[in-house]
Amino acid sequence: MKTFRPERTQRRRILRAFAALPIAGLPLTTLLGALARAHAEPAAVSDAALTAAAQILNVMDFEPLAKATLPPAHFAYLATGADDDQTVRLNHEAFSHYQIRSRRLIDVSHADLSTQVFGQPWTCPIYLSAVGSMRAFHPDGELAVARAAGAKSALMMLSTVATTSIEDAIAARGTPVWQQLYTTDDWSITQAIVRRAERAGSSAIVLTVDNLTGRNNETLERAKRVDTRDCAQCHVSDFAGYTRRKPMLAGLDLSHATELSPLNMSWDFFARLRGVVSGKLIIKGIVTAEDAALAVRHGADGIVVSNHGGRDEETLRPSIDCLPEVVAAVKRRVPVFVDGGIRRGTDVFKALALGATGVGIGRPYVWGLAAFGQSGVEAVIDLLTRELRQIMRQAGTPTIAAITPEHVIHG
Ligand SMILES: Cc1cc2nc3c(=O)[nH]c(=O)nc-3n(C[C@H](O)[C@H](O)[C@H](O)COP(=O)(O)O)c2cc1C
Ligand SMILES: CC(C)CC(=O)C(=O)O
Repeated sequence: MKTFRPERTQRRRILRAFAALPIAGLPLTTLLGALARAHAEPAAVSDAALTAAAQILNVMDFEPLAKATLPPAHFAYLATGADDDQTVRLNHEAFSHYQIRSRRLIDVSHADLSTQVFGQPWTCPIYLSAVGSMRAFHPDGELAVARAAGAKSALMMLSTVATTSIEDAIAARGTPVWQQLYTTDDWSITQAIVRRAERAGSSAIVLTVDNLTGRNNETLERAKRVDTRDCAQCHVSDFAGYTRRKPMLAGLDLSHATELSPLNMSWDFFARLRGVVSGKLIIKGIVTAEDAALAVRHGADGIVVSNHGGRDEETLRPSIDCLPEVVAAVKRRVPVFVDGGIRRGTDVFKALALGATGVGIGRPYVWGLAAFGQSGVEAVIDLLTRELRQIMRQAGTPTIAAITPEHVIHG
């Protein structure tokens, strides 16, 4: 790939390109630093990557930059999913089957994106969903994400297999994060993670139930054949690999555990977990009305409708299509969240109209992280927030509460 060192005139050209960007606050030094990392050569950047950077108009524009920055296997780990990646694609495409019913002549001069979750104020209903191994995408990993989440007052869900501890993530965000939970097949490990997270101040434990041990990711396997570098962080596919160098598991005796998300996990396990979680217990990965009803019956405080971004099973059922039946089954008893394929403010709007209290993003903020570190994550949040505000105004919904099922139709 062709690279160049920006001279004075080139720097001016880059700065002009940046001045034209709709996102504020991505300084040139950040751009050059992030792109230089891709080539392991200070201040050397590729024409292709620079061109991509200058064209950022929406969150999807970060993806080619992340690709240019990351080793092939790391990018494959981030981008791909189960079998043929169809569920990954459909998660986003499905939003186009929902159309917005805009109302007119409503005063929208003050668009208020704030909302309440578990009685706590959120400045915006968009949150950063759990992503493991983030130092594989940027040296600052979860710390950069936590700082961005703090700067933008966005909720962050920290993965059990994060490369940063919950204590450090909370210190970086300045306020508590939610702790995502992978269970392992050793109860004492589960208990220890819950205790540690709650001691650190986490107000919610989020149990992931859709990622059973043994996923089939062929795109990643193919990428690993070409990119044979050893990976200490992410694209390993066994228990020892996934748990290696993970601060949330440090100091725990893992010798009796062989699975991260055991095949025999059942509602009995959930009930047992309920007994030890003193804060909120949220279940992530529900896609049917039946399981939503069971979750509420077993004491879940919240439900995340999710298929794990299409990473675990090729169901071909986009998570936005699963949301309405879950919302109907839950009958407002607990908040329902959704993630998967959210790439536009209009996607967030549609999810809210279909009954979601909060809307999670995964890959988009990691693209921003890979390309620009903390600034990239902030830019992704800014872009989605800006788009959400825009569609709220267009649709005649000045507040989050004003967004109702009447504002969306499936066609
Ligand atoms: C690289 C990567 C790692 C992930 N790691 C976790 C994890 O550790 N725990 C978890 O519950 N979900 C994990 N997820 C799933 C996300 O939390 C979320 O459900 C999904 O990414 C949403 O779809 P989206 O990427 O299309 O936005 C991961 C997703 C990605 C892309
Ligand atoms: C399998 C885990 C270690 C991480 C995860 O949830 C993911 O990669 O989607």
